[in-house]
Amino acid sequence: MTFKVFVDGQEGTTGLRIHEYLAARSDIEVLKIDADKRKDPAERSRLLNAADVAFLCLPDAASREAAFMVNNPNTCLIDASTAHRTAPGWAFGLPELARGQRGAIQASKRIANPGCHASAFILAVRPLVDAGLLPRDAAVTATSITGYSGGGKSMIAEYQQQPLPAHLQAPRPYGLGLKHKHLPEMMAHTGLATPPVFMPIVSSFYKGLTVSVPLQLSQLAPGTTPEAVHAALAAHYAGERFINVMPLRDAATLEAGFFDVQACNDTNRVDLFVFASDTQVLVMSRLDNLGKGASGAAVQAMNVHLGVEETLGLV
Ligand SMILES: NC(=O)C1=CN([C@@H]2O[C@H](COP(=O)(O)OP(=O)(O)OC[C@H]3O[C@@H](n4cnc5c(N)ncnc54)[C@H](OP(=O)(O)O)[C@@H]3O)[C@@H](O)[C@H]2O)C=CC1
Ligand SMILES: CC(=O)N[C@@H](CCC(=O)OP(=O)(O)O)C(=O)O
Repeated sequence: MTFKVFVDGQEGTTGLRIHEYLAARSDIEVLKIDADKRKDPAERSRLLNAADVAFLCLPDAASREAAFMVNNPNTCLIDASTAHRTAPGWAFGLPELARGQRGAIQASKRIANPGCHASAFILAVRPLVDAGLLPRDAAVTATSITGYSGGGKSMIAEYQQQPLPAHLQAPRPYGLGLKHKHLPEMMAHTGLATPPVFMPIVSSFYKGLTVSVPLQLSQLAPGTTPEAVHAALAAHYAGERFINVMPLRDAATLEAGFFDVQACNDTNRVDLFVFASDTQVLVMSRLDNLGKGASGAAVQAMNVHLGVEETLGLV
């Protein structure tokens, strides 16, 4: 059986990466839009409605517009943008979120792909909330170190200038208004009642992302140990092909002395770490922002929706 797939935004960063994944698939027929009609509403509408699955790799406004164009009840939309991540009627495209999420993705014709920072944060925090270790009203902070491809074509062009201006050579914290666009989905899909204080930091490497969530053991349920935090993550992701819970206080990383933010690149994998002292834990979550952070995750959600092997085309 062959599925027809259209990528709206095929020339963009996530769209191009999705095409690379699809090119290797014999079960997918890619519907291409002519270069000069990429932004032509009538042609986009025709292809969106001809597709079994359409990926929206667009700015938010164009994604909302695309969703309104679809009247074919068989077309499944997988939206990579922020537009629909907490919208009613849209399934959150993170199969590992909780029991039942795969069923929701399979059943829905509207799937919202998580944001890259949000995926890493939610995967680190949700199991601790579900296990009753992290109270829903906890005051949580998080930082995220990310490669510049997360900012799409315009940020890639900025960082690929030759010579690279001095201010782009050092890491740059941003989102300092403390209203990052991923906060609503971070709360909605972890169950946290209070927005985390979240600071992303973009730096001069192409891709790779790590979210760090520091917690005092005194913030957690009485008696919680680092072992219990680690065990909650391990239990939540038992059997998950793409989520790798590393050993507590991962010896290889401690021995190296430095954390490698790029070590999940070119995979759809998420590595979760728990570092700890007697009174504190640091939960860290690493992914490729164009893998599990965007395009790989979108392909995984498509596989779940279509009922084909979930890992097809993904490593
Ligand atoms: N980059 C990443 O790591 C991630 C991105 N996302 C999200 O995915 C979406 C796409 O991001 P990304 O690929 O990085 O962005 P890019 O800027 O790299 O690409 C967006 C593409 O959309 C095209 N486009 C813009 N408006 C329209 C329109 N009206 N009709 C058709 N095409 C249009 C652009 O055209 P043109 O080429 O002419 O500019 C461009 O090719 C965004 O919502 C982003 O926030 C989500 C997770 C991670
Ligand atoms: C480096 C950088 O700018 N990253 C983007 C997030 C990329 C992402 O996850 O995409 P969405 O825009 O779809 O949420 C940011 O922080 O806004």
